[in-house]
Amino acid sequence: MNKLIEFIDVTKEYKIGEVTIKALNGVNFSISEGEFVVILGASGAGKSTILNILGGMDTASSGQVFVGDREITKWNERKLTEYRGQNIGFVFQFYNLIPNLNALENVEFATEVCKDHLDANDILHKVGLTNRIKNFPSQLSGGEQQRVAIARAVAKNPLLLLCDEPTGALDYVTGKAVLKLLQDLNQDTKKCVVVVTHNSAIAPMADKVIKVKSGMVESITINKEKQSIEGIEW
Ligand SMILES: Nc1ncnc2c1ncn2[C@@H]1O[C@H](COP(=O)(O)OP(=O)(O)OP(=O)(O)O)[C@@H](O)[C@H]1O
Repeated sequence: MNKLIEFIDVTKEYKIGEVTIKALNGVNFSISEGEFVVILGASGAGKSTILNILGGMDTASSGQVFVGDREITKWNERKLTEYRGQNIGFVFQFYNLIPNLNALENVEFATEVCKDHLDANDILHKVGLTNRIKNFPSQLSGGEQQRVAIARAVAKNPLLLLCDEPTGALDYVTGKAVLKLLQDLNQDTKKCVVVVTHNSAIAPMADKVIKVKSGMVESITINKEKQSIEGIEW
C-alpha cells in the first residue's frame, strides 16, 4: 500500500509565560492509504496534538509532516485552512453540531464548500438516519448526533477522517455502534480513518496501533488480522 502520511521527528512546544510544555518530543510514524489507525495513550500523552497537527488545526514546532507528497509543515495558515476544508473530516467527542440546523442542513452546510462532496441524503442514509434527517440536534440522542457528525465529516469526501475520542461521551453499546460505523466506512470507502482514544481494548480493530507516551511513540503494532469491533468486549 502507498504511504499517505509521514511524521518525521515532529515536536510541539507550548510556551505559557516562562514555562515550556513539550507536548510532542520527536514523533515518527507513517500511515498507508486505506488504513484504519488507532492512536492510543494516557491523558496528556500527546494524542490530540498529533491529530490536530495532522489535520492542519495546529502546527509543529519542528520536524516534518507529509500528506501524500505534500509537506504540510511548510504551509502558511491560508494553505492549511484550505487543506482542512477540502481534505479533512473531523469527528470530535462532543459532536459540535449547529443547534439551529437540522441533521440534513448540518451535513449540507459543512459540505457545500467542498469540491467533491457526496450527497448529504445518501450519507445520512448510510449512517442509519434516513428517518431523522429533519430532526434538530436537540431531538437526537448522543449516538444519533455522533452519526450526524460522522456523516458531516464523511460527506466532505475527505482524504482523511480524523476522530478524537469519538465515543467518549457515549455509553458502551452506542459507542460500539459508532466504532462499527467507522470501521464499515473505512472498509467500504477505503478512506484512511484515524481514531484517537485512551481505550486500549479497541486496538484489535485497527490495521495499525500507534501507542504514544509522554510526547513520544512508544510502539507501533500492525495487526495482520484485524478484528471486527462486534467481536471485541471491554
Ligand atoms: N494549547 C495548549 N497549551 C498548552 N499546553 C497544551 C496545549 N494543548 C495541549 N497541551 C499540553 O500538551 C500535552 C499533550 O496534550 P494532548 O491534548 O495532546 O494529550 P492527549 O493525549 O490528547 O490527552 P487527553 O486524552 O487527556 O485528551 C499535555 O501536557 C497538555 O497539557
